[in-house]
Amino acid sequence: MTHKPYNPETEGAQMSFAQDMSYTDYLHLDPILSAQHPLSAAEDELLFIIQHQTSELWMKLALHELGKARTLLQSPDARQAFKGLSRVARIFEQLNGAWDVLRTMTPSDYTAFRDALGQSSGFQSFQYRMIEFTLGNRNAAMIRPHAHRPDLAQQLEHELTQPSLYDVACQRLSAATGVQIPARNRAEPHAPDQQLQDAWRKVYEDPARYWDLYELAEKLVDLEDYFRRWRFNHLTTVERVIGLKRGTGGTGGAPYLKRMLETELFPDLWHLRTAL
Ligand code: HEM
Ligand SMILES: N[C@@H](CC(=O)c1ccccc1NC=O)C(=O)O
Repeated sequence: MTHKPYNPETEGAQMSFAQDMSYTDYLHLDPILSAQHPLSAAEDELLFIIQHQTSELWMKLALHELGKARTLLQSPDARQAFKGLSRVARIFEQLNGAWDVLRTMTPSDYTAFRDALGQSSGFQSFQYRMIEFTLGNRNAAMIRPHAHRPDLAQQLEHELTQPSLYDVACQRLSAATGVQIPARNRAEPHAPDQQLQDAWRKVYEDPARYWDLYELAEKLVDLEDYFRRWRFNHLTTVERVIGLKRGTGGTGGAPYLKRMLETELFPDLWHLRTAL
């Protein structure tokens, strides 16, 4: 049997967008799809640019969700924050999958355009640093590469004065268990704390009694788990593509990224497991 070609018009599909908002209009695809400007003639530079631009878009959504989750965790019903936290973990899963595309780029492909990158590097990703700071991995020195953009530097500085996602989780923990939260410098990363670990242990020893906190702790561990996988995929890709070369951003490269693998966003939630 032969079919006549499908005619969208007779099926009722909207065909004229002279007056009405179209897909391209709504999504502002013109600026997005004309924002890829390779600096070399190398085949793979477009892959490299798109990989980073899509990552930055997902990071934008992650920041949006983390901000909402932090606010909801300070509201009476913490459970409303859980959906957002799960979503952020899924965003990292999405970013993790994207490494498989980039991994198809060999050292020969990359060296064809690496020089064109100059001193630019993911080390200068504002949104990445905001995510780290929001979660609680804070280091004021990381603001310095943004000094030429006072608008961005100010946002990072402001973030260092705000409670981190982990701080607000600990505030709930304290309210439910009566354990005092130790004073801390918000501009620094979270260090493991025995009092907090003891409080989280109460939660893990009696999940039924502290179900919301138990679920919250596991959502945070899940999020960090996916974040760690991102760091690991990044390091492995870097080792595969540039070996032990120094980074364009000026760090030692793979050794720097290896050191970052040791980061613990929510240290107590990992340490308490030894005591369970
Ligand atoms: C061939 C691919 C890649 C290579 C060779 C590479 C290499 C590096 C190196 C060597 C560093 C250390 C900083 C420096 O001195 O430059 C770094 C940092 C960074 N890169 Fe990449 N990278 C690649 C892909 C990506 C992608 C796809 C992203 C996604 C946005 C990304 C995001 C970052 C971030 C956020 C940092 C800072 C990490 C931190 O401070 O903990 N990189 N990268
Ligand atoms: N740091 C990389 C360069 C790099 O990967 C990069 C350069 C510009 C914009 C984003 C980048 N991605 C991650 O660092 C290198 O040393 O080859």
